[in-house]
Amino acid sequence: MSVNVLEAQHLYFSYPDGTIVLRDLSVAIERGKKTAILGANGTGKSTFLLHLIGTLKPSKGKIFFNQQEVQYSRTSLLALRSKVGFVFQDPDTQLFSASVWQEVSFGPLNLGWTEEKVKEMVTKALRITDTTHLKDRPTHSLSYGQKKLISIADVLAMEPEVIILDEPTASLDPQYTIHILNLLNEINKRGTTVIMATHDVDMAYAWADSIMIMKDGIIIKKGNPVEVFLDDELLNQSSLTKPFVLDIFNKLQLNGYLPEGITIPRSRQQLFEIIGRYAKNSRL
Ligand SMILES: Nc1ncnc2c1ncn2[C@@H]1O[C@H](COP(=O)(O)OP(=O)(O)OP(=O)(O)O)[C@@H](O)[C@H]1O
Repeated sequence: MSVNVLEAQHLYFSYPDGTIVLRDLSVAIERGKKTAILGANGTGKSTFLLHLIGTLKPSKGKIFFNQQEVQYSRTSLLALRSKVGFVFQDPDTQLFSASVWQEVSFGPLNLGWTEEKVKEMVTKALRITDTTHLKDRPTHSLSYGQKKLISIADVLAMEPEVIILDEPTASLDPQYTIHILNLLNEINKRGTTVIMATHDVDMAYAWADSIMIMKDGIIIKKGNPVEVFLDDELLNQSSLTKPFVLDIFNKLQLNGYLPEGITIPRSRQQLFEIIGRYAKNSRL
């Protein structure tokens, strides 16, 4: 099986009002990885992600899922969306059923699964997202963070190969952010490819295996987080800042407090351990 689960080839897209968004965008997304897409407001991240689930159809160009070109008939799209789940930025765009249980059952029921299988998958999705206690609640009564978790449960209940999230941690408090990121890591460990658009450079740097930078409707860079975020010119032209951990590490190295050639930290904890190690040595 190919390493790429999704691929976009030469995508062009304009909205009906004439706004040109995608301009010859080509990129491949690797299976089993955690990919973060970053870029300035309005650069086309959401528009691109909506192409990956066939909600938007390119004016020109092709999308491939598991090497098969995406088709736009009702049945093909239903099949695609059972394999590639999408979590909208605003949960109110996604949730429409009266109760949480009904909401999470909707996707699996739509796929024609037996009542028994639907029950099993909904139970599992609520357990994984830690929301079983909310199953009888009306969706409209949930807090924003709870709605976000139910939006993820919605998608998980169909056991997708890929889960795409548009700014999953925007407007969440730090606890909920950690909860959602742990959940996404757990889902990824079970073999699901996770793709997200985000503005949070610190989170993306620590979380992702692969970073894609989008500018003016194309992906201008794809690479591992260290490689991407060490490129100051790229960050400048994409209106992005350097992640805190990498910035401090860089400055400590430039000022001679840390030697060259040591492993670059990805988290605050790793940075703390490096500083601790060299601070201790310098006292000797
Ligand atoms: N339905 C629409 N009709 C017309 N223009 C649209 C529509 N949706 C988005 N756009 C425009 O397309 C461009 C790209 O928007 P998009 O939401 O894809 O960017 P984004 O990178 O996700 O932005 P943000 O980070 O602010 O969410 C913007 O200029 C936006 O105004």
